[in-house]
Amino acid sequence: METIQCDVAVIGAGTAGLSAYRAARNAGKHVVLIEDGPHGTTCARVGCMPSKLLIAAAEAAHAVREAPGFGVHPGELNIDGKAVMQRVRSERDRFVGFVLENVAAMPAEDKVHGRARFTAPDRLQIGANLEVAAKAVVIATGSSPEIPSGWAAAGPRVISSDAVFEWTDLPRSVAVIGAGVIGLELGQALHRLGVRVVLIARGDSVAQLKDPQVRASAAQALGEEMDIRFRTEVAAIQRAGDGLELRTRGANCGTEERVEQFDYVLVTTGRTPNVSGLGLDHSGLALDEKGVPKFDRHTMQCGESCIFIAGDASAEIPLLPEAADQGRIAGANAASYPGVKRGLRRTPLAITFSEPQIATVGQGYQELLNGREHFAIGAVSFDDQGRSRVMRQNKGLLRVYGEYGSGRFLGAEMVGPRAEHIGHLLAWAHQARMTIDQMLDMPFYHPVVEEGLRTALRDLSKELQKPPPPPKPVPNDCTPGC
Ligand SMILES: Cc1cc2nc3c(=O)[nH]c(=O)nc-3n(C[C@H](O)[C@H](O)[C@H](O)COP(=O)(O)OP(=O)(O)OC[C@H]3O[C@@H](n4cnc5c(N)ncnc54)[C@H](O)[C@@H]3O)c2cc1C
Ligand SMILES: NC(=O)c1ccc[n+]([C@@H]2O[C@H](COP(=O)([O-])OP(=O)(O)OC[C@H]3O[C@@H](n4cnc5c(N)ncnc54)[C@H](O)[C@@H]3O)[C@@H](O)[C@H]2O)c1
Repeated sequence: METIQCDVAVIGAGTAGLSAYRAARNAGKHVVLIEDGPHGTTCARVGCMPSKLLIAAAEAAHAVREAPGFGVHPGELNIDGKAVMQRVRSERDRFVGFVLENVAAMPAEDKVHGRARFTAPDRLQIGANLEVAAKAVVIATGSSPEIPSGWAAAGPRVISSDAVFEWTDLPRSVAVIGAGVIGLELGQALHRLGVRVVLIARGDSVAQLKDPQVRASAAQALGEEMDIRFRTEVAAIQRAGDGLELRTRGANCGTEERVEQFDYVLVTTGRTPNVSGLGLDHSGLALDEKGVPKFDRHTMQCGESCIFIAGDASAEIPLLPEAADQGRIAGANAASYPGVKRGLRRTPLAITFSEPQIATVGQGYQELLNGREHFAIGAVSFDDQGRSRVMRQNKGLLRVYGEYGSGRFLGAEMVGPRAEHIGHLLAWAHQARMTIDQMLDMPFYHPVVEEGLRTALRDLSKELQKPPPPPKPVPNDCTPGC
């Protein structure tokens, strides 16, 4: 058995792991980066980048279809599925190539290939003949798509998003199960690229939205374009010739089943943190109900131990910018362990690249309700917003939340045009702890979609002048059965 001694061991060379590696190395420590799979990161290989490449092709097709609405007639739309997928894969490979170049430039003695598992809080086993003894460890093992075993039994055409980016051509039909962020982004993109798509949503939820009014607006706008079936359950998936037979049941249809054939069923029902095979029972850590070590979100330290966690493995906010921030904090604190410092956690910002786009900023509607805070709401519909109408993108709703008394901006949920940019403006205002009046003092050009934001802020400012509603009744714990 060979033993490598180091200051910090990082498990996983994704965005979070690479960020942790750099932070610990910048602190002058000997860091070992352990990776089990191919290098390149989830983001570049099967995540952010290839999905946005597919969406970019879909937007091009959509623009051609929409052109006649402006009096522009580009002729018959011809989508070359092979060329679409070729560009997705070759540009994806380019992004992966940059990561590979960075990894190749690291000193060879810093890199270990293999699957790590804890044998003690400060000791990792990699394969049969190697162990790493470290003063501190960062868990940055990412997450994986999950396909329920009953569905997977129908064969290899029941796929996760990973498989989409290996296609060499576009299929004729895909059923997408789950209207979360991945289902919506990939489902709409495939639909726009001429694939027959049905999106099955178990409930009413749309991407990360929690505000019922914004959610309803998103459901309407997206449902006008594509076949989204809300409150629909999957009853069964079976092989049927070269494809699949999908049986679904709508909530209001009793036991009646709808039976349809598809080339693929794409399962986008969520991702699971990669922590189950880590031997956490030897780590001495307290785990939450998902089996993820409990940690402090400001230091990324697990309890008082020498173990830190970062990225999707933490199951906190599975987004790339969060993985990078968490990795940086975890790496720096692992390097200085037992001394740890609170790192910068930014205002929450999440964007879904559907059209209309979806953005959530700061405290969401449900979080504010749960917190029993006194908050006022301002809103704007984009249906008649000037610039949005000019672009024929006049759909959606923005709701902004503000605090009575302080007038502080608390958060927002939005579906509408340019939400990725409005989301950033709002996130910056939130992190700067601005009030609604301070935000209204900022410049707004004309004619821009941001004028819609100003309307929502003015509406919120007026609401904040009114007396706050009476406090919500506190549930009476003395009620029998409580
Ligand atoms: C389709 C899709 C689209 C997305 N789009 C966006 C987007 O537009 N914007 C955004 O912000 N986020 C997006 N995300 C989310 C984003 O990709 C992730 O949040 C981010 O990549 C997570 O990084 P990570 O470092 O935690 O994990 P990863 O990059 O997955 O790295 C984890 C690494 O750990 C390795 N590993 C696991 N277990 C072990 C072990 N025991 N031993 C050794 N190595 C191990 C794995 O092989 C892997 O390389 C998307 C995700 C998907 C799937
Ligand atoms: N643009 C982005 O930033 C981006 C893009 C893609 C992914 N991501 C990240 O990846 C994470 C994972 O994405 P995801 O879409 O897999 O998960 P998700 O949690 O966003 O959505 C899963 C959806 O599947 C539904 N669902 C669960 N079980 C179901 C069932 N049996 N039948 C029908 N529906 C079911 C859930 O209700 C939910 O709406 C996201 O939370 C996000 O953080 C981000």
